[in-house]
Order: sequence, then C-alpha cells, then structure tokens
Amino acid sequence: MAFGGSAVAPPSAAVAGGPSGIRQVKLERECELRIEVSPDSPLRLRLLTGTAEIFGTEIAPEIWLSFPPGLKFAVFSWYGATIEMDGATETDYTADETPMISYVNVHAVLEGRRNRAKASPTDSDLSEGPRVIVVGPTDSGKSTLSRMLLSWAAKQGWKPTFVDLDIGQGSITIPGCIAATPIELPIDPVEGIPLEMPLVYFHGHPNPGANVDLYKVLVKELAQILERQFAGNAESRAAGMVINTMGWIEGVGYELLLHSIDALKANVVLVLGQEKLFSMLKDVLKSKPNVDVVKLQKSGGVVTRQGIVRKKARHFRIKEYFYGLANDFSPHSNTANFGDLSIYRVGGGPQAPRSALPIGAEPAADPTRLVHVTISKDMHHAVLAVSFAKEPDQIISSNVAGFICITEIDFDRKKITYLAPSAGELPGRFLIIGSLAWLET
Ligand SMILES: Nc1ncnc2c1ncn2[C@@H]1O[C@H](COP(=O)(O)OP(=O)(O)OP(=O)(O)O)[C@@H](O)[C@H]1O
Repeated sequence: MAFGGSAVAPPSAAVAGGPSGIRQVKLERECELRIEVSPDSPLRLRLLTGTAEIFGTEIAPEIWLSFPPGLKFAVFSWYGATIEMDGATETDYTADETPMISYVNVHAVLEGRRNRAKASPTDSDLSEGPRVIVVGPTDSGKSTLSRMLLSWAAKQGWKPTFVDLDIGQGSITIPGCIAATPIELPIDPVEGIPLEMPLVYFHGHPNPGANVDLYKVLVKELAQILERQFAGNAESRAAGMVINTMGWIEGVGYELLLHSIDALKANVVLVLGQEKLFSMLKDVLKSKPNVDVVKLQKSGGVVTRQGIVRKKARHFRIKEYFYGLANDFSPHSNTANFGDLSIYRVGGGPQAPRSALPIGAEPAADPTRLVHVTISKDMHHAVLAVSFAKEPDQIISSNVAGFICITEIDFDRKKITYLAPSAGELPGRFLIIGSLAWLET
C-alpha cells in the first residue's frame, strides 16, 4: 500500500451574507469553510443540510456549536453541505483547494496497517500498528493533521494513542509538558482532547531549548511507559500512535526530531510543508527500511501565528486548565506553610568551580541535575507541577498529577497561597518548577 494522492475539488460558492449576524454558506463537495472567529465574541455555527466535519470530527445536524473568540478552524464537506453561522468572524471564506484527499489517503493506508496488526499473532512484530510522527515547520498544520488522523481512526473504532511532544502549545494539557493519551472518540471540535488520565511529563519551559537534555530524557521516559502499555494491550498496539511535534526543525530542533523518531520507534514520518526537511529525513532514515517518510502538502487554511499570539494561546491553555473552557471549573485557592512544600528545579544548580575543571573549560550547569529550591519572590505566579514521585531522586523519571499556580507569598508568616484545580491535599509531596508562569487577568 502506498501513501499519496492529491486533491481535485470542484469550485465552491459562498452564499452572500454580512460579516456578522445569521448567515448561510453553501459548501460544494470537497470544499471547506475557513473561519477565524472574531477576537471579541464567540461564534455559533450549525449544519443545516448535508454532512460536514471539523478537523476529522463529523458535526451533528441542526445542533448549534459555540466557538470561542479567536479560534481558527475549518468546516470541511466531502459531499456538500449548508452551514449556518451566527456571530462575527475576523474572516470566513470557502476554499476548493485543500490537501484533504491526500490526508484521507494516508488515513486509509494507516487503517490497512492497523487491520494487519490486529490480524497478526500478538507475539509477533506484525502486531505493531502504525506509529505516525507528524513533523514540519511552525504553522504547517501538524496539530491539525494529527487531530484528523486520530479522529478518523477513532470513528472507525480504534483507540490510537496521541502523543504530543510540542511543549510550546500543549494540546493535551498545559504548555511546558509532553504528554500522551488514548483517543477513544473523535475529538470534540470545541472541547478538544478529553483530559482523562493523560500521561504527562513536565519540562517546565515553553521551549525545549531551555533544557534540551531534559526534553530528551522526558521523551525517553514517556516512550518507555508507552512501550510497556503497548506490550500489555494488543488493542492499543494495533491502533498505534499519532505523534505531534514542535515546529523547531533547524539545528538542535532537528536533532530532537531525530531523537523523538528513534525513542518512540516511529515507522511513518509525515513531513508537512517543507521540501528540505523531507529530503533530509528521507536521507537520514534510508538505513531504516521499516520507516516510511512521506511528504504532504500544507493546507492553505493554516493560519500563521506570531509570537504574541502564541504567548496568548499559552496563557489561555493554563487558564483553561484551572477554570475550564467555559469558566465551568471551580479551582481552589489553598494556603500552605513554606515547610509543607518541597520544590525542585531540574537543571542549573551550583556549577563546578573553575579550579576543578581542565584548563580552558567553562563551568557548565548539569541540565538534568535536581536542585531543591527555597521559596523566593520570583516564584510569584509560577506554575508548578505536582510530581507522582515518592522520593526526590524519582522526580525526573516520574510523570505528574497536575499543576498549581503560586498566587501569593507571605514571607513574614512563611505562608504560600496557590491555585489548584481542586481543594484538599495535593496528590504528591514534590513540586517541580521551571520558567512557566501565569498571571490571572
Ligand atoms: N484548513 C484550515 N482552515 C482554517 N484554519 C486552519 C486550518 N488548518 C489549520 N488551521 C488553524 O491554523 C492554526 C495553525 O495550525 P496547527 O496548529 O495545526 O499548526 P502547527 O504546525 O501544529 O503549529 P505549531 O507551529 O504550533 O506546531 C491553528 O489555529 C489551526 O486551527
């Protein structure tokens, strides 16, 4: 079975309507309606006739869906549909040229591999389903393609594992983490990935460059746990993984990509939107005959996000963690004594004195050294992870239970106030701090 295919779609027609208020849009077959919701108000949308999907998840007829301000997405129809919108958009237009046929062709090939894996004896290598890694520069549509592949697979009854290595955005949990979770149902176009028991490792920074070695260690840890889970579960092994990566693909970023491909034993590499990366990966992976490297076209609908937009998105992800998408969670403000919290930082710490080093060598901090830190002013607004570790030396290799945000530090009374998703004791004694911070506004 080969990967490939290209999109040929008939022209589309948009039904006239104002920039806000209620309006209808007719989508021809294999066309999509691309929408950027107004930054100030939500948008309601429903399917009136035909069938349509949002990033791989079919939408139910007649039911209004509400999309938050600023969201960018597309409603795609394979056979034609009429969509009704209510509210303001920054832009909305229909497009008849999309790479969707090539994407669904990839899905079909993956489907074949899953079926073959399922039919193979569980103790043979053939029982291993596809492990797909999606790579490409920033804003090439990696998260979106990952989402479609997961939703299409889930629609057919598979439970593929989603692995998110993009610590800049954090689609499973908050930014600064790498995480994995099984996807049992097509991903909700508004709510996103369900947060049921994800496996999460905390890097603590929105950019892996802040501690490259730690990033590698965490990817390896995550890979080992998934390997163990797959070994004991034929169903998830056959369904395989879809791995989303970050857009840093030059220099060290490229090395990290190769490391992730290796650590997670990816056997399908989907390269979006960059010829150079495709040819470099094809070349370097030619020694691995079981790895397919496939070039895919970037969708013209993918929206480029500037640094400030990404920063804002990170802020909203953390807010969503504590308060819910629709402000429907009730986080709790707790107070603890300084002595009750054991906070650690990974990396940094005291450096070896120059006198102990060979002549000419610069003292460097050990990037994976665990340092116990005392509470200080600069921890105000820091977002900390609560580790599952039982002992400090397990912190780096342990996944995390959740996060807290320090909101107040009273040095006179030696008390710290923090926001947590719920009241009561924290699920672990050890906390990890990085550079991630959140200021409630
Ligand atoms: N066909 C489309 N129509 C409209 N918006 C789209 C489309 N495809 C993707 N987008 C939007 O474009 C933005 C960027 O897409 P996406 O997050 O998939 O890119 P990425 O390559 O994963 O980005 P990153 O650089 O963060 O890794 C997102 O807001 C996404 O919802």
